[in-house]
Amino acid sequence: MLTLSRLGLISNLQRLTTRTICSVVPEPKIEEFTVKNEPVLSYLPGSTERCELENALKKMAECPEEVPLIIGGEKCTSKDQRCQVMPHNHQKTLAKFYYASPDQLQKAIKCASEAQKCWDAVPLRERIKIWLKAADLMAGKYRQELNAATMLGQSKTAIQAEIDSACELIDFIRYNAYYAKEVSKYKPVSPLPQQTLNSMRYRGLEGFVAAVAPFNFTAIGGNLAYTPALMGCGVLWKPSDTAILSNYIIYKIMTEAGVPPGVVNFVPADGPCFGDTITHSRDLAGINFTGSVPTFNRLWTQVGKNVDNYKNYPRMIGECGGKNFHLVHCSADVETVVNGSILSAFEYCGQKCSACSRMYVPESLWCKIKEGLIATRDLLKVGDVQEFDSFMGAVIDDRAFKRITSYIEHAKSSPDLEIIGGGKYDDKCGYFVEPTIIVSKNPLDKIMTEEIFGPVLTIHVYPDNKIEDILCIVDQSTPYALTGAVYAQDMEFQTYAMERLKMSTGNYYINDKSTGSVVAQQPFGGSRMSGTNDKAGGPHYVLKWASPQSIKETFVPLKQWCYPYMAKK
Ligand SMILES: NC(=O)c1ccc[n+]([C@@H]2O[C@H](COP(=O)([O-])OP(=O)(O)OC[C@H]3O[C@@H](n4cnc5c(N)ncnc54)[C@H](O)[C@@H]3O)[C@@H](O)[C@H]2O)c1
Ligand SMILES: N[C@@H](CCC=O)C(=O)O
Repeated sequence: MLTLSRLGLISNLQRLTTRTICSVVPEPKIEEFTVKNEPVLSYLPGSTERCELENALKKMAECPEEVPLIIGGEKCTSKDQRCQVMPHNHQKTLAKFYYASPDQLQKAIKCASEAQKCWDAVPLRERIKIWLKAADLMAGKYRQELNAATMLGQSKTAIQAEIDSACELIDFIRYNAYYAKEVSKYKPVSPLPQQTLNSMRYRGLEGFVAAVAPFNFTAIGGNLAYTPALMGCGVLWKPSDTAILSNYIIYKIMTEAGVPPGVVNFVPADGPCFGDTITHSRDLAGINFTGSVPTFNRLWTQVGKNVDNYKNYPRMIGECGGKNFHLVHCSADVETVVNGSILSAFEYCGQKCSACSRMYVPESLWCKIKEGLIATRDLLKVGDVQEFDSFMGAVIDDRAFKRITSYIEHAKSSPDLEIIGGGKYDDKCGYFVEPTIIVSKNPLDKIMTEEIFGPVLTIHVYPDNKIEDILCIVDQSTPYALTGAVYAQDMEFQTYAMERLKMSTGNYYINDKSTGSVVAQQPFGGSRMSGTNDKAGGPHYVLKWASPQSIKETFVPLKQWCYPYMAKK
């Protein structure tokens, strides 16, 4: 066409029309679809889902599964074999797996970076189809396998597994596909489209993305690895040692749905060895991390030190720890406070990054709240998660057990602290810690300012007229800003507190517990030292894993170089 027009063989109008149609930039043409949050199943006795889950648990507990490394789509092993045990019965091995060696990690980097180029050429609509198919597999055929692996490997109760390894995972996969589709609708302004057409295309990041996952949410592992992949990136996925099997099942499902070999490489590894290897690679395009502050700080520092050697500036997402609060005002509804605080502090043994671990209660309500908390706490059964009446299982491993119990011992020996419920622990069979409630005279005691990540709730009781001081302590006494809840029926106070605590959390709750965010309903992430606040489960997250390219395509020949005011008459 260009040749024809240069030769002046078609009229001006024809040329413009034809050239618009002949734009080299293809329209994305993605089918419209909407998605909804996956319903949470109830697991009532006798229900189909309960039977299926019990069968899956029985089968999985029988013999350990061997989990290979997967590099470039090929299964392999290494000399360094490890075991994933059941935290509530640590003599029982759930899975055997291998640590990738530095050479294997280098190979994975090469595979991911190579695969990225071809994968990025696959139209987004095709990638979306794979994601939607995978979500259906997770919601149906593999739901109970995912849940059983999460229950046995990460010691979650049935309902905690269901909201994580079924619903949240499925929601991440479906909603990210939906958000990717929505993003691709954006068209830059083209005031005269027949002369100049502006467009935008989203490329995956050149090189590879390292997805480093925590133990506590199966869904987070899947989201960390597969959102960059959805957007056209090549990935090295390092799951947590204590969430290997559930994460491997996600890998298998995504592969069955159609993710080609090499796009995501499943590489369990020693943490520091993995961190050192990826941060030294010239091809590092991004780190998608969720875990503790010290680990993210180490990765960030290493990236900073190596910054001159990268091909691109690596994208850094890190969702980290918290010291989440429940602030109770004298106008609060006591029953809501008690139930919300018990659930937030003790569900999944307080091992949600959003779990409430510091609470501030006014003197005028303390008597009733104390009574409610102690009575409810006494009802919580701690035990094997295969017993459906257990409210809590065990904490994840011996390291967590030592850390959590050291805070309980600190409470026992400190004159400022009083344990009013729980306080016992036992690791003979599993890493069991009782849900523990402590009262602290000192709102700045380390138990009220450091992340414990276990079933320990500490309460400071304040004089009702000192609410202003307490707001200041809530905001300033920790380096974190992840989640927090304010309980008050006085709406004037709620409005005031919301402004006063504007920077204290990434997720803020009013008369509701600080845990339990739902994908697309409460996009999740914290600020300050709680992370980069990129809001997993929200519409902007997918864009972190794309490198947009602006394209300006001009259809009319440029006939002169001089400015209009220079033109000779
Ligand atoms: N903000 C959030 O969204 C969110 C969500 C879940 C968990 N968390 C936080 O995660 C923490 C608990 O998870 P965890 O115990 O798995 O955290 P962690 O920091 O111990 O481990 C996270 C991952 O990093 C790996 N790792 C360890 N050292 C490394 C290194 N030097 N280089 C690279 N990788 C390394 C681990 O093997 C694991 O895969 C808590 O602090 C919790 O608050 C935050
Ligand atoms: N999104 C989860 C927490 C994830 C971190 O562990 C919640 O809101 O409770």
